[in-house]
Amino acid sequence: MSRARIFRVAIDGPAASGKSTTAKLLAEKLGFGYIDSGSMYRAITFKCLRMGISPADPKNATEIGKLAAATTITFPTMTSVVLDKKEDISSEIRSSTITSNIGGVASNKKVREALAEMQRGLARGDYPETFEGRKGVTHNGKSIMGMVMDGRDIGTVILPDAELKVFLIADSQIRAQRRYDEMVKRNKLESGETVEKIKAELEQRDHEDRTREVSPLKKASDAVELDTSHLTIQQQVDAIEKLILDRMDQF
Ligand SMILES: Nc1ncnc2c1ncn2[C@@H]1O[C@H](COP(=O)(O)OP(=O)(O)O)[C@@H](O)[C@H]1O
Ligand SMILES: Nc1ccn([C@H]2C[C@H](O)[C@@H](COP(=O)(O)OP(=O)(O)O)O2)c(=O)n1
Repeated sequence: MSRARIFRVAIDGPAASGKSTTAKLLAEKLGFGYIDSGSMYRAITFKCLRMGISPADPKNATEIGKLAAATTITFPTMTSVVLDKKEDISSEIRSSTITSNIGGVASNKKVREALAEMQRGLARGDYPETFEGRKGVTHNGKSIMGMVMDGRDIGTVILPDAELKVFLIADSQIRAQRRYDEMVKRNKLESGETVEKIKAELEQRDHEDRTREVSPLKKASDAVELDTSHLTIQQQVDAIEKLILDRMDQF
């Protein structure tokens, strides 16, 4: 039996540009599946650190590649991440220790190959639990299921034929202020943390993401760029929803 086609939305962009907030709200509104691909790199980084394997040490690259291929990452809900079918690590993977160690994992070719396979499978509908309770939209009398996936290389490498690609950007001072406000709100602000420090960290990570050899962060030539610096969250969700509905006419 042939499976229904899935309308795929790729959202890429630098850190804290608004990708996951926007992607999640869109998926909720349209009844689509949602995958935060960054959480998968975070999960592998978490597992390495737990096992005492430093991602920063190039000598560990082969071992980390093998570890990624042998790891199972599942998403029981839109925001929860489970490691090897037994441990919910949704909160742990957001720590600054994970963020500062992720570079060595994200630049590992074997890790990217293993995660790419999982991500393409998720977007193809190989894991039906990802769509559990999702109803999709009815467009021109047709029922359409979709998947929103956010990350750095979704439109360029993972889903180069996605039905819609969006590249979100925002001024780094504004991104840092938003991250700072988020940490205050969640009571996660560590001592000594300032907007300036967060800005420097974001810019450093963007630089690493843009200049790594494998799957660097870049805008796909056919992606729609959206600067969220002076938009509200609602405005960016509405703008992308409109693009999705327009493209659905040809789906
Ligand atoms: N247009 C906006 N206005 C104000 N805050 C925003 C806007 N877009 C996103 N945010 C906030 O900025 C922070 C970073 O957004 P997030 O979606 O986590 O970014 P990313 O997934 O790109 O790293 C979050 O706290 C989010 O609520
Ligand atoms: N598709 C992806 C997603 C994330 N990554 C890497 C690079 C990013 O700096 C880290 C963390 O990504 P994540 O989206 O969780 O981080 P931010 O919320 O943007 O701070 O993972 C990647 O290399 N490719």
